[in-house]
Amino acid sequence: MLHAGETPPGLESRVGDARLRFAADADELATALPGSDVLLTWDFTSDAVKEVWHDDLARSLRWVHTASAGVDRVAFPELLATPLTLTNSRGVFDRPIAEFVLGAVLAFAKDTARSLALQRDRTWRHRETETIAGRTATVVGSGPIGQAIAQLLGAAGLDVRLVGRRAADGVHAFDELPGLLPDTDYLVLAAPLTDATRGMLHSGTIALLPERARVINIGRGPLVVQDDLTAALASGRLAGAALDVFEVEPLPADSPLWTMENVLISPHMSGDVVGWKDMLVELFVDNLQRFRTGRDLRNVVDKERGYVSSSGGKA
Ligand SMILES: O=CC(=O)O
Repeated sequence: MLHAGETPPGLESRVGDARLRFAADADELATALPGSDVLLTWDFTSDAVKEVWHDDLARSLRWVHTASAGVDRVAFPELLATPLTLTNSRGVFDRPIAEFVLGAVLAFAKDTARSLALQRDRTWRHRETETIAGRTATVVGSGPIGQAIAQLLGAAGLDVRLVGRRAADGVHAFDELPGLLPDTDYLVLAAPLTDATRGMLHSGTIALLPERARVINIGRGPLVVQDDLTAALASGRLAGAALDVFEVEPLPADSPLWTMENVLISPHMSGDVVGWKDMLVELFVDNLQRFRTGRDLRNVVDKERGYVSSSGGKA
């Protein structure tokens, strides 16, 4: 078994007599990976697995677990084509991300960023703020994270439409999205990065949103054509954006997004509440027990889903 990236807390004492190899970077991974049957990738911003991949690994490796909900960092064709089992960490981040999104909605509605800016200037300036009750949120992504967001925003009084791949009970099909955009106040992107979702928000779809709309992206940066969104925010074509993920991470210092007053930027942290790493270890250790006793694993990912690799996005 092998783990790549930062050391997960308490993992070593939890794996019984399984032999752990640690790899902090691509070079160490290239040495450690051959002969391993399990790979735990702990760093959702690293392209190390893709960098060191070669076909022999397809024969030895039987299971890859990502310490993330998104599997895009390992969703490259050579790995997806192998018979190995891919599992992710869905479930850990749902509620934290939903709270993060609600916080962003409230920050926009209550003009919080402006209050902080005025406070820094010791300026007392009364304004009227918006209510969130009755506003419309369109949440793209009907997995556990999207569902948690929809549930929390709904509980807060927003009128929520959930959009998934296919129509289902309470879920709109992805191809219905253009019809939902014109009366959207908050567009929340919580979809995985797939063939269908990459670049889904571009100048054409932005043009369908009303000028009052705000975009909240807690999914993956490449869901959005960032230049198109930046231009729309700069011109006032859109009212605002809360962005936790970007085409390139960390967001380069020269990005115009940093200084826009209507943009909230956070460094890919929407799900990372205190204790999240312990929860990830818990999930992995449980799955490891299952793996070693031949039982079904939790959180198996459908490798045929059309996931695309987000590699190359790291600065
Ligand atoms: O981005 C983090 C994750 O996919 O869990």
